[in-house]
Amino acid sequence: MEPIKIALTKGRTEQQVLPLLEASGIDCSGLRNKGRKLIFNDDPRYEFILVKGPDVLTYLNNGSVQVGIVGSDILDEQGNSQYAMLNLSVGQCRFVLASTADFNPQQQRRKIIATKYPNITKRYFEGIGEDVEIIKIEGSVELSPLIGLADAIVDIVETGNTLRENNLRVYAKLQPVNTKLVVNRLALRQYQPQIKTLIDHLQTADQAAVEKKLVKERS
Ligand SMILES: Nc1ncnc2c1ncn2[C@@H]1O[C@H](COP(=O)(O)OP(=O)(O)OP(=O)(O)O)[C@@H](O)[C@H]1O
Ligand SMILES: O=P(O)(O)OC[C@H]1O[C@H](OP(=O)(O)OP(=O)(O)O)[C@H](O)[C@@H]1O
Repeated sequence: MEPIKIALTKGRTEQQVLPLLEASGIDCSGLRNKGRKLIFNDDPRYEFILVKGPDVLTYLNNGSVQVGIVGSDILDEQGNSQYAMLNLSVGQCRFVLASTADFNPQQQRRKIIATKYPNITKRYFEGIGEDVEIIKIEGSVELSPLIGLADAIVDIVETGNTLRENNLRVYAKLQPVNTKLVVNRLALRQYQPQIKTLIDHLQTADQAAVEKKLVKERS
């Protein structure tokens, strides 16, 4: 039988999902010691490809892969949340509106907002009936209000360390983020039993990891 192709987001998502894949009984030995390789088929049931987050949906929508593992930040930004089949407990963080201590959310002048996520930012400000100028940047977003590029930022916060260390504060909390498993609709029909098995095993592994963490926190 053909292996199910899974596009896994490189970086943080890959690091956090790897233990769950292993706990699901999937051989991830290649992914553990990957070097510069991008395709892994140590487990004959699955073929993993490592891609950038936004590209997960490109491969998935095109049918090149059947399954994707990606952050909800990217699904929300690309407007593709309808494909999500499983919520994982990893990759949890939140979008916030943040700026310097002297930022005035009621300022009269049209605000300039810097972000890696222009669509999420646009939707947020449209939702509160405010017209803003959005500047798309690719990283180190926290710099922009400090250097005078923007009045405020919309970005992801996890521990809050980056905001704290750059003397920024949160002015509004937007939607939460977590890692999701997404499936190509056509593939769902063609590979239903295999995809269901994958989802069941991952869900069980994720629940066990959550419980283990809770027990550790309580002790
Ligand atoms: N603290 C965090 N900051 C950003 N993303 C996080 C955080 N915690 C979990 N995530 C999740 O991990 C993904 C980001 O992973 P990563 O930081 O490796 O990539 P990136 O910063 O988007 O890409 P790159 O650094 O390669 O430009 C996000 O899509 C999000 O779902
Ligand atoms: O609340 P924290 O735990 O500090 O995490 C949040 C930071 O992590 C992300 O940046 P990333 O490390 O992906 O770097 P980037 O600036 O290159 O996007 C995000 O954009 C914040 O800057």
